[in-house]
Amino acid sequence: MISAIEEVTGVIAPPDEQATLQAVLRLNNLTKPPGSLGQLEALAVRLAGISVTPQPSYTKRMVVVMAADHGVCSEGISAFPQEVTLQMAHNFLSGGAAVNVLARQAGAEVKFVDIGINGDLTHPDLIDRKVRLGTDNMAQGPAMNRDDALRAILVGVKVAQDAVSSGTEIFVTGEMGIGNTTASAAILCVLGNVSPETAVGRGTGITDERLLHKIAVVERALNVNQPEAADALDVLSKVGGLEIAGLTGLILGAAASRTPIILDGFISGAAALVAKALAPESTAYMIASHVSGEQGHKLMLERLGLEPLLNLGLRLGEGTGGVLSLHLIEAVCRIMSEMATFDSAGVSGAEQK
Ligand SMILES: Cc1cc2ncn([C@H]3O[C@H](COP(=O)(O)O)[C@@H](O)[C@H]3O)c2cc1C
Ligand SMILES: O=C(O)c1cccnc1
Repeated sequence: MISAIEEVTGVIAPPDEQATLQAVLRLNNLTKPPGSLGQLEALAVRLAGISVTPQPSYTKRMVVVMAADHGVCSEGISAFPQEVTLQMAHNFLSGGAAVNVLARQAGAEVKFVDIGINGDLTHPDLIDRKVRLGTDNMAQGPAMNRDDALRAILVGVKVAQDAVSSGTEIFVTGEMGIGNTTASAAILCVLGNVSPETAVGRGTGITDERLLHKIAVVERALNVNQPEAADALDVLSKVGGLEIAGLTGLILGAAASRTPIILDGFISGAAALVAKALAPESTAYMIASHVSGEQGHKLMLERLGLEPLLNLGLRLGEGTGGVLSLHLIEAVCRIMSEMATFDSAGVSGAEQK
C-alpha cells in the first residue's frame, strides 16, 4: 500500500514556470498600478502555475466532506457527543448543513464520504468508503494501525482521481467528526513541533476547564504513543483520524493531477501537514482559504508556508471557509480574463523615473 502512495507522490510536479511568468507579465499589463490587487495577484500567479495557464477558469468545483468518528471522544474533549457525527451525516446528505448552503451559492457540488463513522448509514448520495467504525482512544493507545491509515489515504486519492476523471477542476477540503480538533492538535504538536498548550483550541466551544483537560488528554496521547515526527504515517495512525487521512489522500491526489485544492480550517490543515511531510511539493497545489478561530490554526498555516485569504473568525469546519473562498477565486479568474490591458484600453503606463 505504501508503494501505491509513492506512485501518487512521485508524479507531483512543481508549478509550471512559463505560465507563472505569463501571469506576472499579464498582471503588470492590466489597467491598474502594479501590485494594487494585493494578495489576489499572488493568488492569480499561483493558480496560473498550478493550472498551466495564465487565464484559468474553474467551472466544476467539488467540496469533499470526509466524515469519521474518534475514540478519544470518550475522554470528554468536545462540547458535543460522538453521536452528532452520524446525526450530522444525515443533515449533510439532505442538504441542510452550512457547507451545503454555501456550496449551492458558490456553484460547488458536495460529496459526502463515510470513511469511518461509528454507525450505519445508507443514502443514495453517500460515498461509502468506511475503513473502520471510528478510531480507538488515542489517549490509551494508537488511534488506528498503519494499514488503516494507509487505506484511508488511498480512499482520498481515489476520490480525487475519480472526480478529476469526471471533470472536477478545483477541490475544497471538508470534514465532519466530533473530536477531530483534538486529533488535529496532536498532529500539529508532532509535525509542527509545538506544545499542546499552543496547539489545542476550543473546537466546538469548550469551557476553560475542559480546555485544560483537552490539553492534558493530548499530552497523554503523545506520551502513550510516542509518535515519530520523522514518520508522518506513524503520527497519522497513532494520533490522527480517518477523515484526516482521507483528506491527506485527497490533497495528494489533487496535486498529482495538477488540480488546485482549497484548504478549509484546522482539520484540513492537519491533513495538509501530513501531505506536506509525505510530499513537500504538494504544498504548491494548496490554497489556504482562511485562518480559523481555532487556536493553533495560524501557526499551522505558517508551518505549511501558506497565507490565508480570509480572516472571518470562522470555527466550523465542514469546508465552509473553503467554499466561501471560491468567490475570490472566481474574482481572480475574471480579472485575468476580462480586465483590459494598458494597450487595449489606450491607458498610459507608469512614468519611468
Ligand atoms: C452540530 C455541529 C456541526 C458541525 N459541523 C462541523 N463541526 C466541527 O466540529 C467538530 C470538531 O470539534 P470538536 O473537536 O470540538 O468536536 C467537527 O465535526 C467539525 O467538523 C460541527 C460540530 C457540531 C457540533
Ligand atoms: O478550524 C476549523 O476548521 C474548526 C474549528 C472548530 C471546530 N471545527 C472546525
